Amino acid sequence: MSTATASPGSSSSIAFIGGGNMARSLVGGLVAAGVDPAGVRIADPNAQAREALVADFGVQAFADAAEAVAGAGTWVFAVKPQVMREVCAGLAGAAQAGRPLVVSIAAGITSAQLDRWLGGGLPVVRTMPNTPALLGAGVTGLYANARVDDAGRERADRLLASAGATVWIDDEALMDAVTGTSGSGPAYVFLLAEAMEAAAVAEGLAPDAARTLAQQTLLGAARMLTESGEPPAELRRRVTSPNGTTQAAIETFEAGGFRELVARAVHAATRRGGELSAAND
Ligand SMILES: NC(=O)C1=CN([C@@H]2O[C@H](COP(=O)(O)OP(=O)(O)OC[C@H]3O[C@@H](n4cnc5c(N)ncnc54)[C@H](O)[C@@H]3O)[C@@H](O)[C@H]2O)C=CC1
Ligand SMILES: O=C(O)[C@@H]1CCC=N1
Repeated sequence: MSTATASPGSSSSIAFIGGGNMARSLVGGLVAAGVDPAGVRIADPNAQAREALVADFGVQAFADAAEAVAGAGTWVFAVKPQVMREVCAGLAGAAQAGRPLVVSIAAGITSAQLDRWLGGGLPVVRTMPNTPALLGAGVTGLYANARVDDAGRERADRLLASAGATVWIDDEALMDAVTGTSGSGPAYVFLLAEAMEAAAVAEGLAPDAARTLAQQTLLGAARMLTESGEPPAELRRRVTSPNGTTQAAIETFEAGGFRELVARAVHAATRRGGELSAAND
């Protein structure tokens, strides 16, 4: 959607069903990327959320999802997995009439479920973005069902690329692992930040100093990871002087089962994705 000048109702306009945290991040990315906000139509029952989206981005907002999707060529489903079935059922007639490209960002919910709930036979792209999308620094995994053609893939890719990097996944069964890795992943880093800050305070540092030290360390390390072209193990090796301070810390992490704990956490999130699919079918 790089510099689209979509007018409301034209097939190049985009409808968001759900205008919460993630939709807000994606809409911010689209508008920053040059998409005409007049062609972005958002449905949300929450009046405050609607007003904020209109004020902040100049998009159109509707209480009624059917009004938001009218004439839109791409429908982005951004409601919670728990209400997805009901929301889709309410739009099935319009979906069958309009044959939009369906894009979902919901955890767990499969492309087959979305297609079935919307009446069947539709091109569906199941995606999993993450909250750094707000800064254009997100990453999104995408899976397309067999009905999505090259133009549909391109449209979905452009939509999510305004939020950061995109990674296409061929096997939909792996989308729950994407959720467990990058969808939920920012929270793992925030937990590490909390733990580092608390540990620094416990060692006697002032809270504001502890926060700055932890935050800048994570920022600097993340930039080295993405900008140096070096694998993480090599970057770690360069910090770790023989018998030095880092070695003492890393040995403590390893003895405590850090890697296994991360693997268990990612697995729990991955498994929860499957449960969300089954529980809301
Ligand atoms: N928060 C995150 O880090 C990520 C969330 N997701 C997925 O994004 C989806 C939305 O999550 P959030 O934005 O975090 O939740 P949220 O609660 O901030 O947003 C959901 C929005 O849907 C609205 N809504 C409820 N019923 C509706 C209806 N019938 N029609 C239209 N809108 C309706 C709510 O008023 C709310 O504003 C979920 O499916 C989640 O799995 C995906 C990737 C990351
Ligand atoms: O916690 C969740 O279910 C959503 C999906 C990925 C991030 N947040």
